[in-house]
Amino acid sequence: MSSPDYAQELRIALLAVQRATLLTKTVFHNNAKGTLDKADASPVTIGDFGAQALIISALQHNFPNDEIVAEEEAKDLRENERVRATVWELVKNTKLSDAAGEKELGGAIQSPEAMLDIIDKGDSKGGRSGRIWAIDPIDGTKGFLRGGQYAVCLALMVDGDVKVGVLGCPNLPVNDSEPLTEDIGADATDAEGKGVLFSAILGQGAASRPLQKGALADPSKITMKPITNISDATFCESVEAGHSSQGDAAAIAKKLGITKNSVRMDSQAKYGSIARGAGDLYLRLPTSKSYVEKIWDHAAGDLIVREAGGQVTDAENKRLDFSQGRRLEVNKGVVAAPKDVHPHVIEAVMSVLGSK
Ligand SMILES: Nc1ncnc2c1ncn2[C@@H]1O[C@H](COP(=O)(O)OS(=O)(=O)O)[C@@H](OP(=O)(O)O)[C@H]1O
Ligand SMILES: [Mg+2]
Ligand SMILES: [Mg+2]
Ligand SMILES: [Mg+2]
Repeated sequence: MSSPDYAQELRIALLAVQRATLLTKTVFHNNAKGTLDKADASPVTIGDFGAQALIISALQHNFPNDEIVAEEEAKDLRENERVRATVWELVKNTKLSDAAGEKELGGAIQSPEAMLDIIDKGDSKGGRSGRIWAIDPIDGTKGFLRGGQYAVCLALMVDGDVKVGVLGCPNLPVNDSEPLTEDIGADATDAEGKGVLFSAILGQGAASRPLQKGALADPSKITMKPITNISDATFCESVEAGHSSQGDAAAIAKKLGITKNSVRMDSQAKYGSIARGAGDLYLRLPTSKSYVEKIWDHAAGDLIVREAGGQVTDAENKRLDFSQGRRLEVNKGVVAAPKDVHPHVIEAVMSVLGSK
């Protein structure tokens, strides 16, 4: 099934992300997060596995012919009965409170074995042709573990171009005009309500709405904040120093005359925050290690920021190219800013990185 205006794709993506965030919230508010170390030494939790299972199940029900690129695989769950059982409990018990919405997503997964097979359906190689969904079931798993920001991320690419993007950010304020903070605040989060869903369709603008337990809330249009003086800008960057060169970001900020401290937050919550004008710039500068970014870490955020009036490129001013497979093979870093100031920011980025 498909629609030329992507309205149905957006609706299913919003409901699927909303349902998956309910599962992640349950885990976030539990002490035991069932953390395992992956082969690359990064963490994965029962929340990541469970959210991926629920999202893929919803996509398969609605768009059975589409391909899926998802971050996680079921291998570790197949080998660990205890963790598998915990994920299954979560998946089995997570439902939208709205019966019609739950039905639209295809309802419950039938068995633990079916759940493992569903998780492994996210193994597409990606690429430049056809309809491919990109899923990051929990982006910012380290933030999720330390009680910070995280995001449930879903995007649809068609022939390598992102058409639909959704970000569920359970620990960001619902209010688009609330100022950015690094701490999520004692009352910013709960196991059910709160949090925000960002979304965009290519050519149709970007929106936010409160995350709910059941039916979708009404959307509000979001736009980036106009910047009259770049030195007043607030920039967002990663928490993990290994993910982005914070020394380079500081030098670039200095060059732009920015004196405010950066706001460090995990996950694509950074893209959502600048898209609604709570921050202005997102700098993710290549580190010395030869890390290649993954498409699921950027696809939804890239579209949401561009549809809110921004420009997103890499550090060499190239648009992010999602047609290269599971990774952004031809890009280095990310520079996101309102469209009119982006050239100015890139100039500073190139001057600082070029002089190294
Ligand atoms: N070395 C290195 N360099 C750059 N990026 C890396 C690196 N290692 C991991 N990752 C990816 O970073 C994703 C989280 O990005 P964040 O911006 O949230 O980072 S941070 O936690 O705020 O520092 C994180 O996404 P999740 O695994 O979904 O959490 C990783 O895909
Ligand atoms: Mg990620
Ligand atoms: Mg992840
Ligand atoms: Mg990860």
